[in-house]
Amino acid sequence: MTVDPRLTASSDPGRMTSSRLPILLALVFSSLFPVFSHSNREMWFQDLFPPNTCPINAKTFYGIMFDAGSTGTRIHIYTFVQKSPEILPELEGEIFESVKPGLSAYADQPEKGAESVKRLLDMAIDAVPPHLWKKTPVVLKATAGLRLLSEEKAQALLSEVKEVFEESPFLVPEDSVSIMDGSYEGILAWITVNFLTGQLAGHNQHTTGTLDLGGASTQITFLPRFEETLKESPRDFLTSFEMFNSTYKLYTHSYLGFGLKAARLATLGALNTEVADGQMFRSSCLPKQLEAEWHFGGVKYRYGGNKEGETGFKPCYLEVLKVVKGKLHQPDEIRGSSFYAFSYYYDRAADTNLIDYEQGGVLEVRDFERKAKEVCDNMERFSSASPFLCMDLTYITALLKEGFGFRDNTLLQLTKKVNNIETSWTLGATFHLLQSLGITY
Ligand SMILES: Nc1ncnc2c1ncn2[C@@H]1O[C@H](COP(=O)(O)OP(=O)(O)O)[C@@H](O)[C@H]1O
Ligand SMILES: [Ca+2]
Repeated sequence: MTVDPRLTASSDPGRMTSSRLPILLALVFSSLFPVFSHSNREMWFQDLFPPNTCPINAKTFYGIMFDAGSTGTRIHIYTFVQKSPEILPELEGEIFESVKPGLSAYADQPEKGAESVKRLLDMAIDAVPPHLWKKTPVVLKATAGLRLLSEEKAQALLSEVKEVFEESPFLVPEDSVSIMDGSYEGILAWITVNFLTGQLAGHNQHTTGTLDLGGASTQITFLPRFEETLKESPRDFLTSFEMFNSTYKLYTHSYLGFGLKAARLATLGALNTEVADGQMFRSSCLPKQLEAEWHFGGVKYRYGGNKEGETGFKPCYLEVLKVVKGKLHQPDEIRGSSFYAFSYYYDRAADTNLIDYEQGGVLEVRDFERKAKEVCDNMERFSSASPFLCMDLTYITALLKEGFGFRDNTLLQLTKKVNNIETSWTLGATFHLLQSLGITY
């Protein structure tokens, strides 16, 4: 796999999951980590254990990945188990925790931002046995929140985090704290999902495309089946990497400023503008009488409903349309395919009972539109929910239909976990991290 070494990690607080995916992961590892190939096995092995001291009992290894997202920081502590030297390792489980807000909210207090990372890292101190601390790599990858900050503020945050890492007992690789390139966010999430669903293990692959809707950016990634898609796509939307002795040419793009929260600001006309003191941003997507304040990316915004004017789905859709229409590339072949969708696609579908919060579910694009109409045309009925619910659902509808060009009946598989592992780019990033360090557990 030729993935850039800039990839990093994620975090979120509070629960432990555990699952075994031995066959699949054995395959995954064998192709991700060429050191496992037969001819290299001896070398790999000697690095870890001196001759004649190979363990008879199972060995456990860890990888720590932080996801510094725009709305929160999350830690994923992955556990890998190797039962015997001859058998490839298994992904045993994941410990996952998160804190809010994200690092970008500490743009002017980088030390406080780093403190939030430290609190999560302390969990890893409890989770990883002391004798393995030094062999356990810790990495943080920041996404769109930091991409939107000035270089100076982003760097100040990253260097404070690096200090926290250096003071920890874990293995701190070079470039362990960085801003991840958006295209890797898409690729790594695609790797995670298609690994976990077993689609990369055999030759009859039916890989699934992935849609991630973050706070500040959104990604679309799929494996094109048609020559036209390769020909018609902008060159920087296509990335090659090798896996399972195959070269995958993926279509992937990260749209900065098109995450759900950035889209709220864009709809309000407040994205990338100097906000004057006391300035009020109004929208037909908000409850008429609403007037409130909102903090995002370290900036305070005042927003409210159209007191005198129109509200409801129709005017709201027109407002939102201005944000997406003509701004995204529309590959023809995705119109009829089904996609895995997560992050805010999942959260908003669960908030409005389109899917079960724990189980997820399958939806059609038109289900989001139906729900958007229901919420926007009856805002008083949904007044206990977020005031942005109408705007969010309308944006998701417009993004899918007018942005990416999906059909009304395109199927979306909304999933938080597969086999009890979070469907996050962090697992793909951890595979890459272990590979790049030559830690081939
Ligand atoms: N590990 C995770 N598992 C499930 N949902 C996640 C995870 N990480 C982020 N999310 C979801 O991502 C969305 C927020 O995106 P975020 O990552 O903060 O922004 P961005 O990707 O734009 O930096 C929310 O819907 C949140 O629930
Ligand atoms: Ca994210």
